[in-house]
Amino acid sequence: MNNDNTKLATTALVASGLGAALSYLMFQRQQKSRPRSNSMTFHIPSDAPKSIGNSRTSFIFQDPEYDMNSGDRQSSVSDTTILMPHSHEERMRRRIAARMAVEDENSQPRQSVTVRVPASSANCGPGYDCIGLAVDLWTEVTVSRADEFEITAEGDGAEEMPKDDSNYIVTGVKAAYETANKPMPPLKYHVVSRIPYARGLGSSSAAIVAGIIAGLVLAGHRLPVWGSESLLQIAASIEGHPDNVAPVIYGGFQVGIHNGTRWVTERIPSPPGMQCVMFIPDFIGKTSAARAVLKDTISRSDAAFNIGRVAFLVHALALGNLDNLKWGVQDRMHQPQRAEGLYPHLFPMIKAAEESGACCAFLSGAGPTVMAFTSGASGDIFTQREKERTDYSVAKAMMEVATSYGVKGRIVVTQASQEGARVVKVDPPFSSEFITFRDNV
Ligand SMILES: Nc1ncnc2c1ncn2[C@@H]1O[C@H](COP(=O)(O)OP(=O)(O)OP(=O)(O)O)[C@@H](O)[C@H]1O
Ligand SMILES: N[C@@H](CCO)C(=O)O
Repeated sequence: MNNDNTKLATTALVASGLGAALSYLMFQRQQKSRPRSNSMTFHIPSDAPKSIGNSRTSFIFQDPEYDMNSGDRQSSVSDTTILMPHSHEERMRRRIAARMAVEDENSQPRQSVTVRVPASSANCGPGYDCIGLAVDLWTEVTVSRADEFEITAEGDGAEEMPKDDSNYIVTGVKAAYETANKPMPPLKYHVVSRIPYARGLGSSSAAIVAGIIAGLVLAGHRLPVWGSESLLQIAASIEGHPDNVAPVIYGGFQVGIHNGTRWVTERIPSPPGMQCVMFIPDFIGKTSAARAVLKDTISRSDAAFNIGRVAFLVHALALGNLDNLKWGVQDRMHQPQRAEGLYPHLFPMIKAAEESGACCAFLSGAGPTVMAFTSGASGDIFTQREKERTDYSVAKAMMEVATSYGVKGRIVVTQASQEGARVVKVDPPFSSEFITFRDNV
């Protein structure tokens, strides 16, 4: 090493030594001036908790976000709040403890709850008792603790719906309290109904699901979903099949089966821009009556016909192949029987709808509503030129058939809802000062 190099090395050594000393001094100063409560420090505990300190000699990392005891996000941290820098398990334990505290809080019984549930259209032709979609018409049910039982209703079917405990909303609430293993308190119910009553648009399933959800919230009971779909199990066991209740719970198109142990459902993707044009007769069609006209057995060729159609239906929906929908909704299991016994307008209306531009048409649920799917919608109906869409001409054609058969009714145009049931108001709310849920809109 020559002289110049020696000088250079000495200067570098002195500079780095000075730098280190300066950093150390600044660090000390910072530590003294910083308030302890908000600090993120490494320190060796004198009174470390047994679970951590006694098993490992350790430096401990302090996580300022959570307090282990209260589970609350807060600014002050206790002196014994200590963690190892790499103690992943301990950090997870704390986070879980914090979440448990939130879950505990949200599992407290509530005074009152409002649940919104969508209409639904079951079968879609060949998918008898297994396929259905959520329809963008909503009923709102409020259930509150009260001195005595009462049901009040406004809107569609307000007069007709049972006002005693045979109302399916009460059935749902009872099932929820049984699941929670808690006694059901006296409750009052108010229904704002926008789902046509007993018309094949799932009014009974919506009532069941609304009741179960309301009951669970009031009872403060959470159900698991992953691998069990517990809410679906309760609802489908009351209804007997999942074709309406699955879309009411999850939204969208759903296909549901019983796998021998439990109900299982899957979402079928739905084509964008699809509209639902519905002819809703003025008369009530009870599902019980529409099931009574069906025979217990069908022929092998009819079974084969339906198997092929249902496969086509799911394929057409999933791939957005709208041309194939008209084959996909064909059925020999219930529509011909119901048309013959109860709804003579059905097949002429399906034909008229398809000839005037609908992708397909079928009996909605057990009827009497007839549902047509049309395409071409882009955003809201009021923001698009009429000639770009077919819903108006399809509606007109369906109405003409109804008139010619002397069936009074109305046309409603809406779309599938990708969203299912949801809680819109709770007292006391789930929302806190930190998180706002949609429980207070
Ligand atoms: N809150 C409720 N809302 C609607 N129907 C109820 C309610 N509570 C009890 N019901 C019973 O359910 C019947 C309506 O169910 P039904 O299955 O016949 O029609 P839907 O559910 O509207 O149509 P679908 O099942 O064909 O889609 C009513 O006639 C009534 O007896
Ligand atoms: N899958 C049912 C729907 C009505 O609940 C039926 O067609 O009878």
